[in-house]
Amino acid sequence: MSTEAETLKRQAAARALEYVRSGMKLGLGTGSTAKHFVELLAERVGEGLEVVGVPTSEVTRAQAESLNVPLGTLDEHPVLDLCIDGADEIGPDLTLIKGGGGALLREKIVASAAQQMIVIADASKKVDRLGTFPLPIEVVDFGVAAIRRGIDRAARAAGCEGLLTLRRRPDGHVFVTDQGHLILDAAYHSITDPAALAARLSEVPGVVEHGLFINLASRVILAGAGGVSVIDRA
Ligand SMILES: O=C(CO)[C@H](O)[C@H](O)COP(=O)(O)O
Repeated sequence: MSTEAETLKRQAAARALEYVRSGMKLGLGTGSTAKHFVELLAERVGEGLEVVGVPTSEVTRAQAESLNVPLGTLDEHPVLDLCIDGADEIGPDLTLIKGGGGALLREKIVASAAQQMIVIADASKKVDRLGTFPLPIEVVDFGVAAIRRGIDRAARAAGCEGLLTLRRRPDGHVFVTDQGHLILDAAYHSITDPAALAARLSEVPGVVEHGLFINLASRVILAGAGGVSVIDRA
């Protein structure tokens, strides 16, 4: 990723900090943009801001711990004030594709527990239609061939078709999520009805969660060449 893109992500993260108040319980997202947010949040904590973070992945937990951001669990804080996270694609109505970093399950649980979810991203993430980014689908490690067939059937019923690729780590080993599951990345290219696809996928036995986030993000902060813009869900 270019330095320019990193600068944009940091700008979006910095703007999100303006919505953080002392005393808040915060969901902390996962990914390179969320990483900038946690760094900036840690600076503010060092200056006296009092927050409790609930991380959406072990990677974010390790980062936040190393920067002395106070952390808690969702069991201790089942209602969060705000969740700040990145996204892989941001479509109309602020419907998202998430899970490029493999944390979609915890990200969705944490976002659902928050009174507000703010998405931070560089402007390239905004799309007119979701699906260019392969949709991550988290599945259990049992009967994956059968689960694939179930996903294919469900997707076809929602007007989508595409190759499912088992996610691997850069070293070639199968990618295993923090919850011990696998991820199938679905190359649907064009998702015309995200709500229909989400509903169908949720019915497939063995599918734990999918990366379509619908009605969760209430605000998106986008940083682009022309500056930072804030988009609220209608
Ligand atoms: O969903 C995610 C992780 O599971 C990330 O939010 C998403 O992949 C965006 O990451 P980045 O900020 O690195 O582009």
